Amino acid sequence: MIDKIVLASGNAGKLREFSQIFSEWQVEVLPQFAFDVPEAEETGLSFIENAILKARNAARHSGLPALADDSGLAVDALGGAPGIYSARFAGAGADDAKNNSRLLEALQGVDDSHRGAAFYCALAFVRSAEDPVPVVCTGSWRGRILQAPRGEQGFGYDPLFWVEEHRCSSAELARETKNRISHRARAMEHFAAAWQALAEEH
Ligand SMILES: O=P(O)(O)OP(=O)(O)OP(=O)(O)OC[C@H]1O[C@@H](n2cnc3c(O)ncnc32)[C@H](O)[C@@H]1O
Ligand SMILES: [Mg+2]
Repeated sequence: MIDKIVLASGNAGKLREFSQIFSEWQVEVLPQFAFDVPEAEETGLSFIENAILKARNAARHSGLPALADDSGLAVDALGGAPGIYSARFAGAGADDAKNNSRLLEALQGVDDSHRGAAFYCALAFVRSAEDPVPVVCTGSWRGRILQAPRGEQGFGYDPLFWVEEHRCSSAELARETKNRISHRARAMEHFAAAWQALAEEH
């Protein structure tokens, strides 16, 4: 029975959302910083490859089963950029504010009808660092990039991500609403279905 896992992320926003989502699960979820897990090199060419790399890294350094999330924003008018480079869109020393400014700059003059975008999330779960059959679940979330940021909640690109069905930005959504409809929520729904079988493995 798996009753403790490590979350292979250094992103405080993700850790917050995962702890909210996992709060109803019967499993203890520990952040990787509790085991001094060094940041993994994200050398994959896809969200899935990077998620597997991060999960194996955390499992190796913690000795626990590990769940990792590699996610990002793909903007139609930028040919899907920043994609897997979303965390470093503004280059070295990038942070959420710099990444958002870089995104607004890159979309300068692009009208609302051409600012479509989607968030992607790939989750990878490994029972151990060498697990030959990682469990991989993905989710996506379509929206539109605003001309100016709105809202204080969430993290990353949330202030620029317009959610048509709620007529607000992702940073204006209530946390429980975002945790029901986001790319991460959708990937976690698939993971929840796989978890039943996983948790019962001896
Ligand atoms: O790799 P870890 O340690 O998990 O942390 P990270 O922030 O580097 O995470 P990624 O490599 O997966 O990059 C994700 C990027 O996409 C952004 N992002 C991911 N999910 C998001 C969400 O739900 N809302 C807003 N931005 C998000 C986030 O801000 C990062 O810039
Ligand atoms: Mg990262």
